[in-house]
Amino acid sequence: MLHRGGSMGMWQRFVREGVLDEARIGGRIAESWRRCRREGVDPFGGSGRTILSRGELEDRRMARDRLLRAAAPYLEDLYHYIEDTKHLILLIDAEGFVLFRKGYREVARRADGIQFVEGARWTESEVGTNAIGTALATGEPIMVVGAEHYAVASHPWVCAAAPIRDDRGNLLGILDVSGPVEQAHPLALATVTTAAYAIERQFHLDQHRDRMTLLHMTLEDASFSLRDGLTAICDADGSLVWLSPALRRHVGGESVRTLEQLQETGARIHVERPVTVRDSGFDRTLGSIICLGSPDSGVYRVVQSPRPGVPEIEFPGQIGESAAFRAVLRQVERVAKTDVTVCIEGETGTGKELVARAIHANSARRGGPFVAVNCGAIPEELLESELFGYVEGAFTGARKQGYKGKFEQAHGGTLFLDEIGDITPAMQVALLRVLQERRVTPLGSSKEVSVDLRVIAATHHNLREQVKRGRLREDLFYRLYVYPIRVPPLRERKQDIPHLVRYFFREHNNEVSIPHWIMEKWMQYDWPGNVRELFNLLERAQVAGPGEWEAWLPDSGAPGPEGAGATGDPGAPSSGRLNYREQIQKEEIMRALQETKGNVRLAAERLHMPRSTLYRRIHKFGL
Ligand SMILES: Nc1ncnc2c1ncn2[C@@H]1O[C@H](COP(=O)(O)OP(=O)(O)OP(=O)(O)O)[C@@H](O)[C@H]1O
Repeated sequence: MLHRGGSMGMWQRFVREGVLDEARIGGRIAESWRRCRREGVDPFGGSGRTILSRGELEDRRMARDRLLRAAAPYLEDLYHYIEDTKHLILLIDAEGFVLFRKGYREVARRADGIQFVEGARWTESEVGTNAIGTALATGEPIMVVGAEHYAVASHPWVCAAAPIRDDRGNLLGILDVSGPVEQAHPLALATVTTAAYAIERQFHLDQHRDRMTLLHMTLEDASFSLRDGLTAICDADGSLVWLSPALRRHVGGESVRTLEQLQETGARIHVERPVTVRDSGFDRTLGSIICLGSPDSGVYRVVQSPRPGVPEIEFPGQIGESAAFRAVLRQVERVAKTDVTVCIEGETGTGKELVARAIHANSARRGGPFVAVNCGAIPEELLESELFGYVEGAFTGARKQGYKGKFEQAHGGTLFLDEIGDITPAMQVALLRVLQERRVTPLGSSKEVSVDLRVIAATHHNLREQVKRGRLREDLFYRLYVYPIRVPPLRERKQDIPHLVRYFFREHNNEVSIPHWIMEKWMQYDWPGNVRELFNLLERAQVAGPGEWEAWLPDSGAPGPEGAGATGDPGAPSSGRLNYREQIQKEEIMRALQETKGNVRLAAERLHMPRSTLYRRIHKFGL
């Protein structure tokens, strides 16, 4: 038991009168109290105020993946070591956000009470003097006991924290052990400092290994222009791993070890290409190839070497490097192991169907069918028979042998209900029944059929809003919204654009060197039609070919060279021979154009499709 800490009396005096007995309190604590007072921290508060949402926390963890991986075994060890001491172990990032918390359940409950939770920001300015915040502010290990904390919410606590740094001395985060003040132990600070040091060593080793992998992969796989040009390889932390001989000469033998130092020499960096490795299913950026000189001076073949080890997810598309999309795949990985209903939200063209397919392909139902239904594209009067099927003679015009509805077709597999936000009230009732009872009655039949399937729904609407507006039944919402996944729009993950472009050309067995200025334009553009719009543009631009760069620019408002056959609709029939789906598309477009008095921009918005697609379809249907 440790007897230390500012007495309540001293704290009260400081809070009321600003008077401090320097002889009775540690210098660091005294400085911290003054900082808190200057910053107007509420001494009578102290609960966590800034707390990240689940998604934000996931993104943050993903961005600090290397720290978490280096720390994981030590956190586990430390946990076993202190398991009986009624403490919590926490890992905090350099901005003060709690990334990880584990420990004694009763103490965790008390921590919850003051919002000392994963995702909370635990800095001095948020919650007053505390070991984490003060270690962040001073960069030194520290222990804070009882009333040494500046805010009352932490007075019942003791905490010891130590910083973790990278091999250049930059702060990566803080390791902390916290518990009830009665459990204070003099060795806590030594323990936490030793563990932080061990994590630091592990982090340095990983950093070194990644640099070596990066160097090896890049030099082995990049074209030789890399060696001849003004080029360098830099790791994800901005350290230069390799400089070409020409670049070495260019900087005049100055010792440049970081990207910033290189920039300080006056060199302008024109091209940055990420180098990624596949690591347990996710593309991880190890660093970039950077190139100085003319933007078009070199095109490098950048590799995506599969690392040994089987990826846990095989996603039927391009993963990219954004934390936002990887977070989606983490959710896919998690939910694929279960049979719960999934609701995928996202703008048109973001890849919702691909995500649904990935869930199916990674689930126990992968051997069964994946049946997709676009609820928005089937006319109301046909949706029921499409979904439920019918028996012979159910209605005039019914097929002779009857029709097995989508529910039955998906038996044993997954039913993907796209555009679920667009179904009619009558269909909502029918769907609710099936979801509850897992039985369907085909039209014209009196016999119920059991169906064993997983439902994945998708929508570009905000379903909660649809409920509020009375367009979606609340009971159906709760049936569908069991596990929501939001697929982010492309503008929120622009770093994926180069990867998607590469993917597109790989799929088309084509290799086009994109000039830097075109890539810049793509990065500046907002892509309202998301990945679909990007792929449509590439499809169109491929026809124009390299050199005709105007055709490679995003939607200029002009229809461009988009004819049937040159777009994503190979073999599209002329307007005279339309199939059922196309007939519906045509009618929807005509209606939207009539309602908007021929305004293509408004009609495209109403139809939730990129303007370029609408132009293409207008052309195709001869409207
Ligand atoms: N990550 C990705 N990798 C490869 N292709 C992708 C990716 N994301 C989307 N696409 C492509 O973009 C197009 C649109 O994707 P998809 O149909 O899955 O989107 P969606 O969100 O379901 O669209 P909508 O809401 O309009 O139905 C498809 O051609 C798909 O293959």
